[in-house]
Amino acid sequence: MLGAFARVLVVAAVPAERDAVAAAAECPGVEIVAGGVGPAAAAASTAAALVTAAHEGRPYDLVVATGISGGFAENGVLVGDTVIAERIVAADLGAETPTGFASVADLGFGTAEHLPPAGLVRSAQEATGGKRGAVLSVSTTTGTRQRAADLLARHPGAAAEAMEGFGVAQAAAAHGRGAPVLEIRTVSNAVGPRDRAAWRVPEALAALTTAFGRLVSPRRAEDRTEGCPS
Ligand SMILES: O=C(O)c1cccc(C(=O)CC[C@H]2O[C@@H](n3cnc4c(=O)[nH]cnc43)[C@H](O)[C@@H]2O)c1
Repeated sequence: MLGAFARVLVVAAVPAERDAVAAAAECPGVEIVAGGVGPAAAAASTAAALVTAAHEGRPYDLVVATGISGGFAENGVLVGDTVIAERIVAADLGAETPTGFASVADLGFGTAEHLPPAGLVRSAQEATGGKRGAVLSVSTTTGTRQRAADLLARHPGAAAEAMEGFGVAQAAAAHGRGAPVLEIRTVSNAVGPRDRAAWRVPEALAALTTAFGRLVSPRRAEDRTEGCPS
């Protein structure tokens, strides 16, 4: 699936995620960066990578936001699952009003979501065996049952919560070369009451390696020998 693109930019948040992806997908044409935690860092690092590549005459033709995430167990998304974003949503960018949250789009200040191409989402799901749904980008990780419920009330199809996807997608859209964007997450924890002891980061990082192994090679990632597909 990734092999269909000549130049792919993969944006993770932290070096551990970058390394987990690189363990399976450090291939010619695939650049994997650790862009920083949160939407602003992700947007800035994505924009810098896109402009640099274009300036060098080597533009990217696919951008992938990735890393670990929370999963909405209410929608059947569990620790260790892989999630492919059907919608990349800025879930807390907006205003609190007397009648509830108003998104940046509700306020008339721009878009609050990006839609990855449906065909790419389908291909990524088929390659990884992942689940599809909205991936919510937040600036503050959910820590209570009430906040999780509020997010699900606004986004019933939410599969996962992370912090960088919307920033990556917004930078790609602003760059204006039309490179499609995907967001692919592996679940380390349940979205809800804060319980750091319940996070399963090593398992989520291992799932990230497996998922990208399957994206790089149509064969099962476990069967793949070292190296990239020819
Ligand atoms: O609450 C804490 O004490 C705490 C300690 C370490 C890390 C965090 C994070 O919020 C990490 C955010 C980082 O990981 C991604 N991520 C993973 N799970 C979630 C989630 O449930 N909600 C939002 N982001 C999550 C995220 O993309 C960041 O890169 C908290």
